Amino acid sequence: MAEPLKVVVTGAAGQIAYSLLYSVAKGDVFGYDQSLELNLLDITPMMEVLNGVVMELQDCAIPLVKKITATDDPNVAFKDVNAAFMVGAMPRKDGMERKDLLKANVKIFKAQGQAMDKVAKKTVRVVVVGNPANTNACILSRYAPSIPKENFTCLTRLDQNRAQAQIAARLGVTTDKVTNVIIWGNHSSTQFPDVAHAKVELNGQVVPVPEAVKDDNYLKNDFIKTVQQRGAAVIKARKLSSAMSAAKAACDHMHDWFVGTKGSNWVSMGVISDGSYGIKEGLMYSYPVQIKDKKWSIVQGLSINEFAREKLDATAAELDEELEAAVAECTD
Ligand SMILES: NC(=O)C1=CN([C@@H]2O[C@H](COP(=O)(O)OP(=O)(O)OC[C@H]3O[C@@H](n4cnc5c(N)ncnc54)[C@H](O)[C@@H]3O)[C@@H](O)[C@H]2O)C=CC1
Ligand SMILES: O=C([O-])CC(=O)C(=O)O
Repeated sequence: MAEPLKVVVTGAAGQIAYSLLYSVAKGDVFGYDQSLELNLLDITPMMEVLNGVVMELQDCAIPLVKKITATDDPNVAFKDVNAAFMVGAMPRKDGMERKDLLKANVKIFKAQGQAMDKVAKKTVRVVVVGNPANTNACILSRYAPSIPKENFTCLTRLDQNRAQAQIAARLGVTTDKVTNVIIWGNHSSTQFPDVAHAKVELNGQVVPVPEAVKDDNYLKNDFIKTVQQRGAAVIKARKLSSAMSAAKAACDHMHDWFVGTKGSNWVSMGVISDGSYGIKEGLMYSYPVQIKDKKWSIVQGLSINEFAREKLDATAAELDEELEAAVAECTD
């Protein structure tokens, strides 16, 4: 068996981590023959709860798990880690936008970036889940300048999965038949779920999604709104934000980063913009990416019509504003 991989999960006593830790531990992300050392980080008042999570993980009796370290010290949690799930942050409540969390959460990512910079492996691969995820990821990266910017990403896979599930249900197929849906921009209500380049396998034939759906009005309106507002709809119903689906999406994200994308398929990830598709450099923007040898690259050359252009720019403008507010918040 390969050397154990060191994986940190922050917010480990919280609700997303409760699903995430089980999936990671049993091999869904890094492989069923990859042993693991799990570092669990939460804040001091949550240490008793975290201890309960550790007991449960032990009681799962999963042979892949070689060691579990529960701590409230980021310098211990991030020490020599290969992969980081950055979940620890306050969730929003009904009626809030995710950017309303900025004040409460961004400083967590500043402090954790500083710790990561000191003690994590320079090859660590990081996915930020805690909201506002894109901007938190940007701040995390800025405070960990010794780690390449490409190693920091944020989660928009939940939005992709939601979009894929909506289209699959509409067409009466399973979700695996729908590929190449794109989430552009911010993990917020300005995100642009785009199926212009998506494909679906219908009765053994692969066809463009717009051709299969045959309802432009739905794709331009209700579909987009449903995906943009799905997080809020779950909060309204559950009185808690999405957790099981968020954990599954975080696993999908990290799995594809480590294992790679298949053939001409792509997935959506928030990554640092290099100016592709006219988006300002340095924003953490969700793009379609393909992954090989644990390196992502933005899919180039997709046609962007006027409708899409407007949406790509609107979500970029929001990210720009968020980042400015976050930087101001971090300047003591
Ligand atoms: N990007 C995405 O697709 C999604 C993001 N989220 C976000 O994920 C975050 C976590 O959500 P839940 O697990 O439901 O929240 P939760 O409140 O159940 O758990 C969060 C945990 O983070 C811990 N925490 C707070 N500050 C910390 C720090 N400085 N270091 C380490 N741990 C810390 C808390 O003590 C708590 O145990 C929220 O910000 C939520 O909005 C949720 C769903 C989807
Ligand atoms: O909506 C929220 O606040 C939690 C989240 O990010 C999501 O479910 O997409």
